[in-house]
Amino acid sequence: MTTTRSASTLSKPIPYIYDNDEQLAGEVASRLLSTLAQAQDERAYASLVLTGGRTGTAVLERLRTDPKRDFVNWHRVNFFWGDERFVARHHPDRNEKQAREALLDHLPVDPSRVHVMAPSDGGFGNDATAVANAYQALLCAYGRLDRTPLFDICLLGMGEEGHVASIFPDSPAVLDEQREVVAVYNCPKPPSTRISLTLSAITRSREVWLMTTGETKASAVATLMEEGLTPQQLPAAGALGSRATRVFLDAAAASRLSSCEDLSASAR
Ligand SMILES: O=C1O[C@H](COP(=O)(O)O)[C@@H](O)[C@H](O)[C@H]1O
Repeated sequence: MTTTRSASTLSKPIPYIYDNDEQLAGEVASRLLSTLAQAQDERAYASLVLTGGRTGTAVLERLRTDPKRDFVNWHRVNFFWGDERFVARHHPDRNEKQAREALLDHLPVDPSRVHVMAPSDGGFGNDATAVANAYQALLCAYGRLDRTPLFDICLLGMGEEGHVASIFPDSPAVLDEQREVVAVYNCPKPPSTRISLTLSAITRSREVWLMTTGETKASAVATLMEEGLTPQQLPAAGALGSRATRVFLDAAAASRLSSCEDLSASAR
């Protein structure tokens, strides 16, 4: 359908460093509300890609209780997922379940604008490739003839080895420039089958927000920000937005950045 945008037309990652994960969650939630409200001012509807994982879910929880939450018309937000663990609908690992419990169940969203990747006990049964194909078709229809950017904001977490969504280093998915959505098999992190946006789809975002916390992520963060690896080596390196790429870190995740102290000013 499309190919990954050249890195030269995309925005370089800007780090934002917070004292701890709680501060990060509060600040990112607040910025998210402002950015969604601004998108609705400009285009009536906003589109947001949700992520699973600890940090992403903490941000969604903070968003729910932020006093600015009513600045956003939730009925006019299109929700998508960056990836999904291919498990049954009510399985606790499911990213959809976590996002619903943290946020969506508490907001006046339009259910027809909540675009989930089907579970393993859904309409496509245990066929992850069919689920990926259906989500690809959904994005294609939503994108109306290759509209770019497709998403206002794409939220992402990051794994210790630099995976984003369910795109793992040196996997077939990281090389896929033709599809927007893929089934990912034999993942190194359980569950082993997942559905994921590709880097081609992620780069169709105005803004990519990568959020990660904790000492275990510090090495991948330093590699991302300072070593210039390819997306094949470190998928997070290919997760760039057209207008901005923001990397939200707590002090522990930022602790191996060589210029950590100077950079913390960018969070103020
Ligand atoms: O499995 C996944 O992990 C990543 C990172 O999660 P975290 O708990 O380490 O923050 C997440 O971004 C992804 O959506 C999820 O499927």
